[in-house]
Amino acid sequence: MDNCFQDHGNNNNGTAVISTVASIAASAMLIRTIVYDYVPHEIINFFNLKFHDMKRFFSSQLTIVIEEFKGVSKNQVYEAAEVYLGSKGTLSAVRVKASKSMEDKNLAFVMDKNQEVCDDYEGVMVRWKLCCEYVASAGNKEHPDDINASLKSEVRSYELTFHMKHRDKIFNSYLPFVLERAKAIREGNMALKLHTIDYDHYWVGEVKFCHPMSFKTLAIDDELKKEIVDDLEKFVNGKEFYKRIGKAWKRGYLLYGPPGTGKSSLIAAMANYLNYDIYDLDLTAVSTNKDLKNLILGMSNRSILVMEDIDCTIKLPNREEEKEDNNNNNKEADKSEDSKVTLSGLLNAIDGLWSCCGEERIIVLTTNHKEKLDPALIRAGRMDMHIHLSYCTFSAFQQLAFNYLGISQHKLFEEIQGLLGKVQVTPAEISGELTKNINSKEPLQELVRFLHSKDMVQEPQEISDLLLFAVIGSRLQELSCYCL
Ligand SMILES: Nc1ncnc2c1ncn2[C@@H]1O[C@H](COP(=O)(O)OP(=O)(O)OP(=O)(O)O)[C@@H](O)[C@H]1O
Ligand SMILES: [Mg+2]
Repeated sequence: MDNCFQDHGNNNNGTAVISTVASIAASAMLIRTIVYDYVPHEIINFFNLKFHDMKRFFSSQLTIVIEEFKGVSKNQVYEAAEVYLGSKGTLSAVRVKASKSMEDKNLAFVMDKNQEVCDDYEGVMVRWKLCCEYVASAGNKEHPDDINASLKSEVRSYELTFHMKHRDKIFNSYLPFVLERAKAIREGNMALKLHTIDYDHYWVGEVKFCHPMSFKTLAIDDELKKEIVDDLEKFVNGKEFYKRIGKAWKRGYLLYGPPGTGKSSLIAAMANYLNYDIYDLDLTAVSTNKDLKNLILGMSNRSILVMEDIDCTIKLPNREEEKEDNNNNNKEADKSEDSKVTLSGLLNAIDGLWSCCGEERIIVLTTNHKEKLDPALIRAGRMDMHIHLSYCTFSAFQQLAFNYLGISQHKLFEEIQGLLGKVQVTPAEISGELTKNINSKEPLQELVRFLHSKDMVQEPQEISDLLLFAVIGSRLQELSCYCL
């Protein structure tokens, strides 16, 4: 009985509390309506402002609001935050949106509305929130709550909240970092492009560059491969270093070696590794130094300028000849300076002052005949690394066997290793053979046969060389006898 009474008493108390809360809420609503209806807006705004000031006085947090639009154009900070947080959001937000266009290489993620993501920047914790508000569009003032009426009435902004004491760090360091990271993410996600020049000497095409060669599949000696990759890594991470030593942030590579040893393949692997666009410059299509200068100025950062077969694309008068020209007839020389691409023009293009207008640029020259090039063109500082790509070694062959046949070991490897020590064969030839015999039962046996046949062709050459030496030797002996 007692319990029964007690329960009854509890129920009564509960009901009383609920009705009190309800009446307080109703009164508050009533007061709010009266205030908003009868008190002038200026006075309400004044008190709102004072209230916010008080809140700020007692709060240790600071919030930056980054709106989607700045006037009619998109706010770049908002766009950068969207990209940057997309990559973070996949880790910590509960809802993210995924998208991919035809041009994108990877999926792109964007935080969904009203989601929060925390970020740790050098030990400083910040909180990002994507806020969405629906405001009545011009033609929809009467039904401000009807959110389906127009999608344009959605107003988005990011709120970035952090402790006040980190204010300077966030403004001066974190936000610029977000902008830069977003740029790198965007560039990394975009498909690479191959730029070529048209008849008017402008970069055109922007053809999608989708060469599948990578450092994984490139068949060159492991040590050389590692050296190249390390050099590229040092270069891309060297922004501060280049600034400190006062050098333009660019690097030149000279690739030389016989045809079919992988010079163009290495360029493709570099572009894919760095995510850089390629600017393929055919010097025969450029008529003047001025055009060359404009083309270089028209390149974007984070790109590779390629000049293939530099020794034969154009007959570059060397600097001595140029000087002679100048001495003979200064005026004529000045005119010719403007009317054709000269070696000095090219050297200026590579490291003259105006080539420093961009950053993070790589220049690659390729040639089959390094000895034909003017030393000024390939000196240290212009072509920082000279890479010799030569005939197929056994380790390069192993890579090709893995690429084409998916094997890392075989009973014929030993014989092939011996043959590769004797025969000059290019990776292109080996690739050709393996492609040809890919469906045969014994593709490596076919390759061994091919290498033997090459050995037979190359041996007579060596024999004829020996015979020549023997003939010269016996003639010399005859001559010495004659003299005596
Ligand atoms: N080192 C290599 N690794 C993998 N494949 C290679 C290599 N070298 C050549 N190949 C194969 O041979 C083909 C031709 O090679 P590539 O065009 O890179 O040679 P190259 O040195 O640029 O020749 P060229 O001097 O004639 O321009 C490539 O498409 C590739 O299939
Ligand atoms: Mg090539």
